[in-house]
Amino acid sequence: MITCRDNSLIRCQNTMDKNFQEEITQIIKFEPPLYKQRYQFVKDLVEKYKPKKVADLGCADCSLLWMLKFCSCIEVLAGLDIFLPVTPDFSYFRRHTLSPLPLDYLRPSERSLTVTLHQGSIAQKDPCMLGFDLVTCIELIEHLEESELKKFPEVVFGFMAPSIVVISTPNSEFNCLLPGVKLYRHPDHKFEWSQAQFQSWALETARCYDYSVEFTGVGDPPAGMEKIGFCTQIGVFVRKCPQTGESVQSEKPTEAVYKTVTIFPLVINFIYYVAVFKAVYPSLKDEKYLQNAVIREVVFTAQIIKHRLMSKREECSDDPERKPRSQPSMDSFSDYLGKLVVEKNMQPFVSGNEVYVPLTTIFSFPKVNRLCGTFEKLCKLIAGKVTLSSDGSAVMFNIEHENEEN
Ligand SMILES: C[S@@+](CC[C@H](N)C(=O)[O-])C[C@H]1O[C@@H](n2cnc3c(N)ncnc32)[C@H](O)[C@@H]1O
Ligand SMILES: [Mg+2]
Repeated sequence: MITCRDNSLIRCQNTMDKNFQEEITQIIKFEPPLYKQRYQFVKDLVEKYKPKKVADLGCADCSLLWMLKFCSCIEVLAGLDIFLPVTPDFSYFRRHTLSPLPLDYLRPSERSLTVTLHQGSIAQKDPCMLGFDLVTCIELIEHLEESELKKFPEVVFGFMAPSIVVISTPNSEFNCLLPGVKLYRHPDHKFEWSQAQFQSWALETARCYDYSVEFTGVGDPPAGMEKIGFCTQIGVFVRKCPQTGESVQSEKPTEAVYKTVTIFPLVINFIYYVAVFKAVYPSLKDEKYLQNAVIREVVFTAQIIKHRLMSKREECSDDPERKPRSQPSMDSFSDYLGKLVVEKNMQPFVSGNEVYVPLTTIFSFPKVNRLCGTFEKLCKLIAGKVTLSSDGSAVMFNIEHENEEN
């Protein structure tokens, strides 16, 4: 039994035999599973280069896209596949999770995010695939027909020309360690390359289109068998000369060739076999969501300031028996707010049955400040939505009923 560097487990009939590789009858099990290691590799790449626009070619059931939607740097995610499965199986649900969830509406993100799926072949150029920073081709190329593979470099590196391309494909040298693999790992594979074959293709492609390429992989070989290489070989291509998204787009007008039936995501699978899916996530960059978030934050902040003010008044009241009321969960935060108010000398005040919390006070709190940017914007966003004093300078609460309760 051999444990690989990544904890994969290999059982061998005879580990001491000199024809070691051939004698292996083994179960090789990667932990985490190999596909997860590939996705993690892409995720790490995203964390490193922080691309805003990412396209996944050969996206299949969209698992990688789903994982990438949580990377906060990404604003545009696109998937392309020649065949988007349309059965009510897990692929449907996976793809469905590309839609925004209720929580995304409750707490819109500061970034914008659009997710789009296209059905078509990577052998064809389509303008919807222009302007990406990172293009991922995970276990795609070995599924391409010879004619498609020939066109692939021109479409991906010549036409799409992203800053980074990551390509993964099986390393055929590792197959001798995999149980039951005769010719290829999967019946749909049109070829599987050795390390030398992949590297020679990748170096030639990089040279033609002015990219540099580095080789790595996931799925470590067992100790002592490092020459075999990774189970999945990976090439990371980085474009040598920078090119702006705009210049790419303007230089390359092409007609749309991918299917473009745009329909509501829920209906997509059962009515239309072929469709483009598009989900625009709620974002604070959209004025409508920003306004809701600002109103919520302003009212919340003003409520806490008011609560603190009222507690202070109770503490100072003549009744020595009376203990200040406290709301444990809010206390530390309300103390913090209270200190800020005092420091900034912008005290709320009570007049009759009304409490006034100056907008300048509310604006001085980090979250409100960050959301609005300017005081003018704060005033604009809450105008007509929050009850203000007659001169519009303070949030006003009527405490008549609260006084009655006391
Ligand atoms: C092994 S799957 C890749 C799965 C996915 N990238 C992952 O890592 O989980 C290969 C995918 O490539 C797609 N494919 C095959 N030929 C294609 C082509 N010419 N253009 C676009 N996609 C293609 C297949 O439909 C399939 O979904
Ligand atoms: Mg494959």
